[in-house]
Amino acid sequence: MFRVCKFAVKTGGPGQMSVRHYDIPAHLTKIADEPNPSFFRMVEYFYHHAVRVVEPSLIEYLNKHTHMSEKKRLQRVAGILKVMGSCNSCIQMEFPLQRKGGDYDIIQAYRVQHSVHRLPCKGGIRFSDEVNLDEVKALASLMTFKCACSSIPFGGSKGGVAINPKKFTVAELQRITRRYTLELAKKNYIGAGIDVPAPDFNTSGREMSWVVDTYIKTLGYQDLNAAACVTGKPINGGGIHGRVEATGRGVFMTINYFLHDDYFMKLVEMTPGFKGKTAIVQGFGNVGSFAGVYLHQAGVKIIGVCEFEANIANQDGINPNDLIKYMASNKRSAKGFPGGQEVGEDLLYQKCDILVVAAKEKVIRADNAGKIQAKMIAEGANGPTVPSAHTILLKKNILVIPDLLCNAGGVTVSYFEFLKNLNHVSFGKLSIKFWRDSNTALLDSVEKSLKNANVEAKVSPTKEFASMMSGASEKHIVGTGLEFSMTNACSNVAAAAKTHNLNIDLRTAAYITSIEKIFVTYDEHGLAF
Ligand SMILES: NC(=O)C1=CN([C@@H]2O[C@H](COP(=O)(O)OP(=O)(O)OC[C@H]3O[C@@H](n4cnc5c(N)ncnc54)[C@H](O)[C@@H]3O)[C@@H](O)[C@H]2O)C=CC1
Ligand SMILES: O=C(O)CCC(=O)C(=O)O
Repeated sequence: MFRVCKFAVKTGGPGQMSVRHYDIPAHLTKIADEPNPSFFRMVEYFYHHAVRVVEPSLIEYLNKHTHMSEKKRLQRVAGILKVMGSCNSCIQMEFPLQRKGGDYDIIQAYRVQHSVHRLPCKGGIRFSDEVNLDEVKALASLMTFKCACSSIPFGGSKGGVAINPKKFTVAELQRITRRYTLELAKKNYIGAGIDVPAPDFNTSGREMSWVVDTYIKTLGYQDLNAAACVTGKPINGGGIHGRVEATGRGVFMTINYFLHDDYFMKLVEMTPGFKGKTAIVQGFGNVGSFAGVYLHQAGVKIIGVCEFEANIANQDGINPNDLIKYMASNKRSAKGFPGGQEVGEDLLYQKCDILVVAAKEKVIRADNAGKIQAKMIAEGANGPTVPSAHTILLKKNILVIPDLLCNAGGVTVSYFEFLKNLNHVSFGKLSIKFWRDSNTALLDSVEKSLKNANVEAKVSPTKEFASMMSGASEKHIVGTGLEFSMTNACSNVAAAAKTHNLNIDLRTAAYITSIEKIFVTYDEHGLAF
């Protein structure tokens, strides 16, 4: 759809020729070197950095509007890029919570809708005492670019509640979640066609159950599609098989893709394939633990896990399944895990092939990026690398699979759950009997045909065919759908990196693929009334 414009775009009136260069907005120019930039400014910076590369081809794309003057076309490109980079709306709320002991706390919470070019908006809810408006805006904008990068037809949003859940009882957490949902509903910030939350840092199916229940019992009680107001729900409450592991599984799929891509492996001087590879995982929660499980299954040795309360190392390999069980029985702490030795924070900088960062934002900065010895970094977390560190990692020739591509598995399977809720039936359910009967009839038919040709044989299905005779199960459809989507997104990003001569800069390439798609939507739909 987009051709790469190899030449600087010439502008100006007849006879005047001036060369255009896209300027990164003035308020962002220092972000490239800031040791600890604002998270939202960071995402803005990466966006504008990619716009610098892709703007000429966007201008050329609009040449199809032959009815417009060149000036109007340039204004339209600039307008779309401004809208795409800005946050549509935010709500900030404060509400009281009566604590177990009788005292009152005021809880601060947020929801940000970054882009409404497609509806509903989509993005998780985070519980953390570090939550603030800047963080939620950054996470919402990442959702916009993430959904577009994987061709998931949602706008981008995110929510956050500024609490440390470890300091609240389960009953208190339930009251906070329900009140937060009620505030979202009152302000029209939740609903199947409006904005659909999901789990994120420190939230899971449990909180999503409280969200859907509160919504259905209040504003959504007459809405047939009310269950689609949130995803990441437990199966019994309308969830889908595979959402819990989806983000970590998607992280694994992106590693799998690039580890088998000869072009990129050659650039970073790695031998293709999983054989003999080692990995270190930072953050062993939902995303990191499942990424670890799939890497382990593929034969990668997990030689380190960096966690909040303990860093665990084992050169012979940590079994991620054992660590998951251990942490579940040890108040989510890795401390005391018998399958490895507790070591210092320097574990993050030890030699390994793959570093999975799956904890939180801004963990790779200019002051520590130089120490990283991994050859490949998979950004399971949102925003783990600040711009100054991004440049250092490129110079060190480390292949970084950027967040908006790497951790898109979660929202992809959330999309499948959303569709399941709108369909009011699970995938494959209606056709199970038909496929079983029809495949049984096929086997009978082959057996009868052989008999008619005087060949006595019992035709029975192979083990593989037997497992597929009833058609695809929901689990199968989710797994293959996720793989198709992640592989497609990786191949689009890889192609953009090559087309725009970006070498190993997959982050800029990923933003470019997103910008191009969102640009077309704005161009087709219009951007202002
Ligand atoms: N849950 C999901 O589906 C998705 C999550 N993400 C992102 O992945 C990251 C992790 O999210 P989840 O796994 O859902 O959260 P989680 O709450 O399940 O796990 C986070 C883990 O990181 C650990 N951790 C926190 N700070 C740490 C630090 N400084 N060093 C080492 N470990 C630390 C925690 O102890 C916890 O075990 C976040 O950035 C989130 O936004 C991205 C896409 C989807
Ligand atoms: O599953 C979803 O809808 C969103 C997950 C999320 O918050 C994220 O990808 O950062």
